[in-house]
Amino acid sequence: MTATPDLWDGATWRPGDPPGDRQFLDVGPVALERGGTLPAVTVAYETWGTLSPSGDNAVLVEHALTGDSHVVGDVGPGHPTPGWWPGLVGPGAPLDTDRFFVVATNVLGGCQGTTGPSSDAPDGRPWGGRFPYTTIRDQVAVEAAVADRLGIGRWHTVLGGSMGGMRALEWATGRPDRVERALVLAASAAATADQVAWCRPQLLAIRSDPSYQGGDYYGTGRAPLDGLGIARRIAHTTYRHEAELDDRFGRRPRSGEEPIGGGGRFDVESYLDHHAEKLSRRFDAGSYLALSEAMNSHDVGRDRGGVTEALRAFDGHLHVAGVTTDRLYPLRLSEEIADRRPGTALTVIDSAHGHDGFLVETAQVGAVIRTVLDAR
Ligand SMILES: CC(=O)SCCNC(=O)CCNC(=O)[C@H](O)C(C)(C)COP(=O)(O)OP(=O)(O)OC[C@H]1O[C@@H](n2cnc3c(N)ncnc32)[C@H](O)[C@@H]1OP(=O)(O)O
Ligand SMILES: N[C@@H](CCO)C(=O)O
Repeated sequence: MTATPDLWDGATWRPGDPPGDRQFLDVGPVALERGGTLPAVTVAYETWGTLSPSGDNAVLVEHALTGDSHVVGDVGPGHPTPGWWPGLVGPGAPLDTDRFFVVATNVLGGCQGTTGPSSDAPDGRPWGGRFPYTTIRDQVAVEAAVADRLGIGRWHTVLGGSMGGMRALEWATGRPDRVERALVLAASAAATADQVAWCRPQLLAIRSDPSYQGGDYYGTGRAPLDGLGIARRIAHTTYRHEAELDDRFGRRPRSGEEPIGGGGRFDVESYLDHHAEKLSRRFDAGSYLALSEAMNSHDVGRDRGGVTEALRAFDGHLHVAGVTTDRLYPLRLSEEIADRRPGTALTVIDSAHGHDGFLVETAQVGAVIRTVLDAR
């Protein structure tokens, strides 16, 4: 992979780039959970539908690690990817814009318009390696500041999958008075040792790439794309079920290549290479690190007397959903949330696609979204 001088620009949204469907809000300084303050935070967000006069129809959709505010929509100027939940937002869709005002923010630490490592610090240089450690709670604090500015006192529903599910649960437990319903897909109440373990080689792959330069690679003409690619290969394997990979690829060689002693690749290796290269073109390694560490911080029970006590704080409607073949956020972790909090609804998403089932199985996800939105 060859880095070009402006490659990091291509993988991030920067002021001056086409806004696409984004809007922006400055939410001012943000005090961080683990200390320090971000002096100025800008949030990129998209909305669909109309906020009711009483403000009671607002739904917050939370994206996962490499997602952004573009929940639905096309690739186009300012948008490197099409919407990640195609068909789920719109008139008559599960997130019915004839009824609901749907909001999606790009997360704190991200690279699609919200302040993150690639954004300029007050001194005019990118934050880079100076970007502070941020947690899932910091991400939610920033979203709460956005809600304040949009005039949304209480969300009708907050929902999301994976890292988005962490934020949905953090909203419900940390700000229970501001959430009526929460849907937590393919997520846990706290990052498990297994999840932190899978993250470890990913963090090291990026940080040990010579192009990483302590995080201050922006504008140097070199970016840790090899490290990011390795991280994505590791992660993507965990996002898929082992039987699925075997069914799809088996031991087949990549067309025209000989993996057994010929220096070529198996087809599954080519598949991972493809996903690695694709991510490097659309995502910033610094954001990948910041958000991965934020996911490791996830624990709704921290300083709240543990998970069960934290869950008790929420008296709205809580719905969890897990994917049958998810080996990274296995179904048992959704079941554990339901077990610890009586009255929690549980939906099992039947999929061969592992953790990515929450992105791929849009019909099943759409059905559970409809159920949650109508829950009384
Ligand atoms: C909420 C959020 O986090 S948003 C972010 C979600 N989006 C992403 O993460 C983008 C990365 N992609 C993914 O995670 C998944 O592909 C999903 C969930 C989006 C979609 O899953 P699926 O539809 O099952 O796609 P799948 O994983 O099979 O990948 C298909 C791609 O692999 C390519 N591919 C398949 N087999 C091979 C192979 N042997 N060699 C090379 N490439 C291959 C296909 O050509 C296709 O390429 P394209 O995406 O550039 O068109
Ligand atoms: N494919 C998803 C998986 C993480 O949950 C992403 O990249 O965000």
